[in-house]
Amino acid sequence: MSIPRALTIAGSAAQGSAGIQADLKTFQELDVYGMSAVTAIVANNSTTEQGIFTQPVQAIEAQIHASFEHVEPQALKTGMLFTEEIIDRTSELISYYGIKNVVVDPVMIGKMGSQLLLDEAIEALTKHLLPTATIITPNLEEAARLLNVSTPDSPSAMEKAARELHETGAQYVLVKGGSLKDYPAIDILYDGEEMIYLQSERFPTIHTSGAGCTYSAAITAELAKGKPVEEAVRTAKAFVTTAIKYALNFNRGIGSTYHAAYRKYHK
Ligand SMILES: Nc1ncnc2c1ncn2[C@@H]1O[C@H](COP(=O)(O)OP(=O)(O)O)[C@@H](O)[C@H]1O
Ligand SMILES: Cc1ncc(COP(=O)(O)OP(=O)(O)O)c(N)n1
Repeated sequence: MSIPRALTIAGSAAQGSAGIQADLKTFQELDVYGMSAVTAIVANNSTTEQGIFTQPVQAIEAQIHASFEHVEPQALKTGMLFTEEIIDRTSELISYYGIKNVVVDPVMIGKMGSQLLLDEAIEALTKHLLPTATIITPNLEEAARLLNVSTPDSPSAMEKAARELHETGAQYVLVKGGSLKDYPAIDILYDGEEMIYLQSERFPTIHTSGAGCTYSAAITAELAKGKPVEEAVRTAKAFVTTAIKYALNFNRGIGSTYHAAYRKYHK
């Protein structure tokens, strides 16, 4: 028996809501075989700060080789990459293996407050990784930092950011409007020609940790199945919306999106 296979190159979020934990849970929920290359171990959450431990570049490379040479993913995503060196080596290996479906989530600062990308690494992300991407999935703050402009504060500002980010060489840009509090949960997908709006009700919850990772992992899973980009994003939007609707509250700080919710409750 054979099933679609996907790789995440990302950080480990010990508290379980984000990073490779969110990615692998999402792959599993969407019936995709998940693999991981761990770039860093993050032991912070919204109530404690115990540290960020990056992995040596050789260890990250070895994991990527192991994934490609043994099982070979049909799609991959990147999440927390933290340093310029990790970004550059990851970009080189994406080109070396010639993989077609590449989802870049330009993770910078987690909702729990951890800095997950060094400021001096933003340029490498823009110049070396984004041009390899089938789709990039910045939130509003990340879009602003990538473009060195102020944070988009309306759908028309999101459209402008999407247009400018498309110039980096990514085939599709998905600007996520989760932090646009006065609007429904609007995201904009741009392919260089058309602006496609994806919208859902905004749920009154703070427990959305890992929403971005879950969303980009669901897109990756659908691309691994061979789905076209717009269809993959629409399924992923439904997946993350349901995961937020049924978010988990652990009664301490910010809780998690619920990765099993789509399977259990989505009609
Ligand atoms: N309160 C909410 N209710 C419904 N959807 C939301 C809510 N907050 C965020 N989203 C959606 O979750 C997804 C992730 O968005 P966002 O939170 O902006 O990303 P990130 O986790 O990277 O900061 C997007 O589809 C966004 O529209
Ligand atoms: C290890 C690790 N990677 C990424 C994130 C950020 O996750 P994301 O889903 O983009 O955003 P939050 O909703 O969690 O802020 C993380 N926290 N940890």
